[in-house]
Amino acid sequence: MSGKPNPSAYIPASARKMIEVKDLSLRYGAREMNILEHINLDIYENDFVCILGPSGCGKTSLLNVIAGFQTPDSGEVIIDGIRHAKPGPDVGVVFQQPNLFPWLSIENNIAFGLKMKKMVKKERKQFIAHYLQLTGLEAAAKKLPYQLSGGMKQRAAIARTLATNPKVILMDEPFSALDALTRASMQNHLLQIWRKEKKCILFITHDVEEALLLGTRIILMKPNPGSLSADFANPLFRPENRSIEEIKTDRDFHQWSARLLTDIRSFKKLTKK
Ligand SMILES: Nc1ncnc2c1ncn2[C@@H]1O[C@H](COP(=O)(O)OP(=O)(O)OP(=O)(O)O)[C@@H](O)[C@H]1O
Repeated sequence: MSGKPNPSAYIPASARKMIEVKDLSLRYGAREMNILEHINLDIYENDFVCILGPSGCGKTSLLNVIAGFQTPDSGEVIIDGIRHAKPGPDVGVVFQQPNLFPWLSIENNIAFGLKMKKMVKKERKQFIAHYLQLTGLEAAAKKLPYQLSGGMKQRAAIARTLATNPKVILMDEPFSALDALTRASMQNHLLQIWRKEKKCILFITHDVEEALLLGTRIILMKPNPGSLSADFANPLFRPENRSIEEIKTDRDFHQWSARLLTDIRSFKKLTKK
């Protein structure tokens, strides 16, 4: 990275590694260049890591490998000390589209994963009530997904993922299909949820402001080949509860946004035409 201000190194709040990515490389088909090349990454308990990079740099590919959807050409992923090579309950994923079961009510969408885990009915009801409350969806419990707004559907998808208590949650641009106001409200919701539940979250975005508003730590990715370019403590993160509106009034917010945007733009030059 170039110019000022300088970011500081990330110091994890916990020593427990929840996601370890070891020397990961990936190519699709017969492509000459790796899509991901020698990626090494440790993500800790309570981390909220935003991976930021231009379109096509390999963010989704990295998430797919960590989730176990895609097998890397070399390297491995370890989740809480155990090798992770295929999708499973330890890793929850929230996609850009909510992917709810359209024929099930919101509470039954949340119940689905709990039934799969063979949770007894009484406990299931408590979990559903807790996560409906956490995501502000109590009044929508009996509704079908088509009766909800885009933001509510995405909150339901987050509730469904949280309820199954995965060790880590991967989020792939979950708010990018939402309008600006809904997106801001969802960012506040997610910040509050993270502060209450302190889950390990890996959040992918190409929006510099979103990374500065949400993350405890920001990792920049660059394309061709997809690799990590910088990894630092989010300079705007504070332990106390701040809304995204308050973070935006931070005197350094615009300076940092401009700085990161300059970096991302410089990476775009690396993108193949
Ligand atoms: N299944 C696939 N087969 C071949 N190439 C692929 C496949 N999926 C992705 N790619 C290529 O891999 C590169 C990285 O794609 P990826 O979707 O991981 O990037 P990204 O950073 O998430 O982009 P965006 O922000 O636009 O979603 C791109 O050049 C893309 O065209």
